[in-house]
Amino acid sequence: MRASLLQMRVDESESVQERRLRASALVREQAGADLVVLPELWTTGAFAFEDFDACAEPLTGPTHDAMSAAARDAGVWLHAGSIPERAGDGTLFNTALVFAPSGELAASYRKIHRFGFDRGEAVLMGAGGDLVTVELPGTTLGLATCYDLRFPELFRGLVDMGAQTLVVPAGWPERRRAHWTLLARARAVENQCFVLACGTAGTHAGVPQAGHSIVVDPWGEVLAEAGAGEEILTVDLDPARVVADTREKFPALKDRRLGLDAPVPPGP
Ligand SMILES: O=C(O)CCC(=O)C(=O)O
Repeated sequence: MRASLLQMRVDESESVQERRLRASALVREQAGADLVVLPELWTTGAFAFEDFDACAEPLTGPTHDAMSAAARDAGVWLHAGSIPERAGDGTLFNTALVFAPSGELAASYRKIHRFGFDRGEAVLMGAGGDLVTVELPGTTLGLATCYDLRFPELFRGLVDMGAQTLVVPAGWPERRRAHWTLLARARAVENQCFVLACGTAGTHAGVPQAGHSIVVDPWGEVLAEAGAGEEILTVDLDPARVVADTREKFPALKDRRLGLDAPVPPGP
């Protein structure tokens, strides 16, 4: 399986519409890949909180239409990163979209863990409540977005649903880049999965982005890692290795002790 991660630059030098056209062209250039991945909230920028409302769109809005056409033209599975989605009742969600090579929307995932504590996304957007997996030929994707990477129980839930390849679009800031690479490797090792984590380049809303999109194999080895700038990271993966090389030879997942989850503690 050939995967291409499109680590796009997201900054104020182009409009949302210009970036949408550029993303569409980049996806079309990936014809021949099996899976293409875009970052989190690449239309607005993950830290451009004040733009979320103005740039929000319905699930089947302009970004959906552009990405559907690009996936179909390229003949690829497309994880189109995420958009600020406006739901029917007006609530905003940080929603990831996955398209089949036919251009059909195969899945959507509303980010469960909102970032910002008492600011930004955490107060402007609603929280998703559903774990989402997507069946591809040869592998099952498990979907998570950016800050979700810090919550291992979400990924364990995805593994229980059959996930073998974890896809994490992000707008991760440079100042916590060390956490990004460490957590991507941890999620790969503990879940015996591939991790495809696609971030953004550039600076938006005054927040320099980490870039450093990364592909990790189920043994924790880094197969490819981008630099800080705009970059396309292309890597060939053998999804069969999840089971044959890792889960059967080192069956740690079978030693889980279920029922040991601690109760959720009260807030401070
Ligand atoms: O967890 C972090 O350090 C960054 C998370 C983030 O930027 C996001 O979820 O948008």
